[in-house]
Amino acid sequence: MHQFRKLDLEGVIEIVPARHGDDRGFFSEVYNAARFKANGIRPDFVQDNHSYSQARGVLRGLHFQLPPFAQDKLVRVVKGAVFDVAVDIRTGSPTFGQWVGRELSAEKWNQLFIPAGYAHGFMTLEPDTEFLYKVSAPYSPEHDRSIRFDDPAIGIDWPISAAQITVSDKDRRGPLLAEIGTGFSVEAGEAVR
Ligand SMILES: Cc1cn([C@H]2C[C@H](O)[C@@H](COP(=O)(O)OP(=O)(O)O[C@H]3O[C@@H](C)C(=O)[C@@H](O)[C@H]3O)O2)c(=O)[nH]c1=O
Repeated sequence: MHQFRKLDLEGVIEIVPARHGDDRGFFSEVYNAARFKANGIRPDFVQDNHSYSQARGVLRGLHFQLPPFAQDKLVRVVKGAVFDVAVDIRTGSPTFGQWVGRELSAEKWNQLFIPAGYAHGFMTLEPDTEFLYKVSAPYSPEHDRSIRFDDPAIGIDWPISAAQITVSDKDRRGPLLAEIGTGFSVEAGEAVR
């Protein structure tokens, strides 16, 4: 049985797909549109991404795309492990600026669904980590935005200290959440894109 667990921030869901093991190995339906839809995950995914990080302590994020290229993301790890984070960036949300984090690993076989309106980032906990994800809108460099991973107003408790991490120049230079317009808001309980 697939397991779907709502995390503390609205719309962020942890999924553990069933794995059918036998003497050859295992089989797993890592995405099944009908089953995921029945559990509140209903985007039309249009792109699959795969990133490889060589070292432990590689930090990618925090990233999001502005509307109309906002992306829902379904993320997982097929080799190694990461600490994966979603940050609510919906203006007017009661949890604006709050974060939720989960360890994702090939061993745990868990995934996170992160809806549009959240910034996303992860830190590798093991070398040679392979990270796969589906997104609901195509890449658009003009709409791609970073927020600083160490923004003190967000206060993410990353498991590896800043002295031991690898971050791209783009991400190191990213603005603070308070310095940007995120393009997302919540009015009368409705998410507006
Ligand atoms: C994200 C992306 C990047 N690229 C290119 C641009 C650049 O030359 C190279 C590396 O891009 P980046 O440095 O942005 O890659 P990366 O830092 O891995 O970006 C990713 O980070 C995680 C946390 C996310 O949530 C993703 O949505 C995405 O933003 O790949 C694409 O061609 N398509 C894409 O969809």
